[in-house]
Amino acid sequence: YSTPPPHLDFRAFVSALRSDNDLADIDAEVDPRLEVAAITRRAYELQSKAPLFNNVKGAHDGLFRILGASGGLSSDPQYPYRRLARHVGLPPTSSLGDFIDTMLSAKGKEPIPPVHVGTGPCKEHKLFGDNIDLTKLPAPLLNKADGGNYIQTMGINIVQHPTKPWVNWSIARAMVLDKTRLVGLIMKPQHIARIYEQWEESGKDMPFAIALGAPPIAVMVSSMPLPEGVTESEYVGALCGEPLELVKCETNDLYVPARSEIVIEGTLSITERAKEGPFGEMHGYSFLDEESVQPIYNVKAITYRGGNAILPISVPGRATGPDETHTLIGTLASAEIRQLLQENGLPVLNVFTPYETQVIWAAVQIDRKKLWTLKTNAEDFCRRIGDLIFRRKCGMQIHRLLIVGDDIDPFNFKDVIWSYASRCRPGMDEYHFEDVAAYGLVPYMSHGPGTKVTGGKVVANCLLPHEYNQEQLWVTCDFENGYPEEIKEKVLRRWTEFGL
Ligand SMILES: Cc1cc2c3c(c1C)C(C)(C)C[C@H]1C[C@@H](c4ccccc4)[C@]4(C(=O)NC(=O)N=C4N2C[C@H](O)[C@H](O)[C@H](O)COP(=O)(O)O)N31
Ligand SMILES: [K+]
Ligand SMILES: [Mn+2]
Repeated sequence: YSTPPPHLDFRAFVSALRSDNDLADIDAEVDPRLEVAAITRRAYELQSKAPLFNNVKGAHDGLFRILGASGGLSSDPQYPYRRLARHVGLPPTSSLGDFIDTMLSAKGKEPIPPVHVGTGPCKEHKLFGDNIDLTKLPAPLLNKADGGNYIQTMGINIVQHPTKPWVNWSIARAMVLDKTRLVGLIMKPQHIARIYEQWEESGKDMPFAIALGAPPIAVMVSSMPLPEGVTESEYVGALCGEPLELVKCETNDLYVPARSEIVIEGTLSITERAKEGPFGEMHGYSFLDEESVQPIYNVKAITYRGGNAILPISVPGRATGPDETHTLIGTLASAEIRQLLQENGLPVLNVFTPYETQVIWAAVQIDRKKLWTLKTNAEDFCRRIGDLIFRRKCGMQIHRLLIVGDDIDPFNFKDVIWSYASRCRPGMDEYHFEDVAAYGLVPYMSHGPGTKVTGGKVVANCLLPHEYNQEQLWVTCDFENGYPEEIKEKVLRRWTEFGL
């Protein structure tokens, strides 16, 4: 059969990175205990090629190779987003704006349900019963403070609502507990937690599947906070214009992408729990006193692709070079926030969570001419935006919104911080929200001075009062805006002649 495109087949995605010269094949033996993760973390921070560890110490019977930084910024300084573009079939020259536009392009389109096929690459090898020993797999230790080996950081957690036709795909971390069990974070208001609660009420353990090395576009949609009740695989179909091919699990009625590298399936217990974490998380901290007790995943089968299956991993941390918890979670929450604001008639051009703010802030770019027609003011406008975003799940992990004008590029942090620093008056231009759900993993919430699960949110108005009803009363003093076109053209034409 012909090889599918990179966004539909993880192995083709890896080959595409290799042909993009954006992959490093590491054939030397590397230790999954910290060494793999340290190399991956440094690869994010230096924006180097994605490391493919072809010779992981302790790998056996085709389990497994490891790919780090699948969603990191690419090593090509001119096109840093080409690795993200490869996930969704966009040209390598695409911008973050193109990526967000693409992820929203299926909104309003008819969902395209997946098709069920008899078998696929993920069925080439199967382990059951005593052949399952998770402690014998080279599951990586990602940070010296981690409480376990996190085998699940880039797979798709597949769960189905017990009574409604809703199959949710998301990414939720899980670490190896013992021979046949994992333990992982199940955190409200995430959909996996909402659906888990329904199983608790039904009194039955929740069937699960974790599809690792799944089609890259499916990983993207799994990381996207689509509305409650939306079956992610149908949104993937609408994005691609064709149904995704799924195969049935061996031990339950869930379906997984046929082309996945590794599938772990079983039931998530509604009674058994265990200590989970600490885990080096997306804000760059691993709190040593993290007392997370989470549900236990009982593993009933592992199936995997031949040719040495590849386990993708994410090593979250400081976004000095962003990792997938910034490039996926931040960017895809930005997409849903933009969608929500535009659907509610707000004059929003784009939204983005700057990596320099560890994707805890989001810049909301306003079309100022349209803003004038609302005949509004900073307080009403900012409160309206805060009420919309901070009371919805897609805004859960954002604690500061910056309302900026269309002269500001939300994807350029220097623009964003210039407008925040110079136009947002302390004590008058920030509107606080203490009665909204907080993102509990943000350090000033989990280990801060105040409440832990509510509040700590703010909307910062970065527009001067007159921008709400007229043209800006200033000339911006930079090369782009401070000089007439003919001067700029002359300067650019003679730049090399000046030897500058
Ligand atoms: C891309 C990505 C997303 C992640 C995560 C990770 C990576 C790489 C790792 C590395 C494992 C770190 C933790 C970080 C951790 C986390 C927890 C809460 C909020 C944000 C992150 C969590 C997680 O462990 N639990 C959780 O519930 N959601 C996570 N998301 C966000 C969700 O995938 C995202 O929110 C989706 O939209 C969910 O789908 P849904 O809308 O519910 O259908 N992980
Ligand atoms: K999702
Ligand atoms: Mn969902």
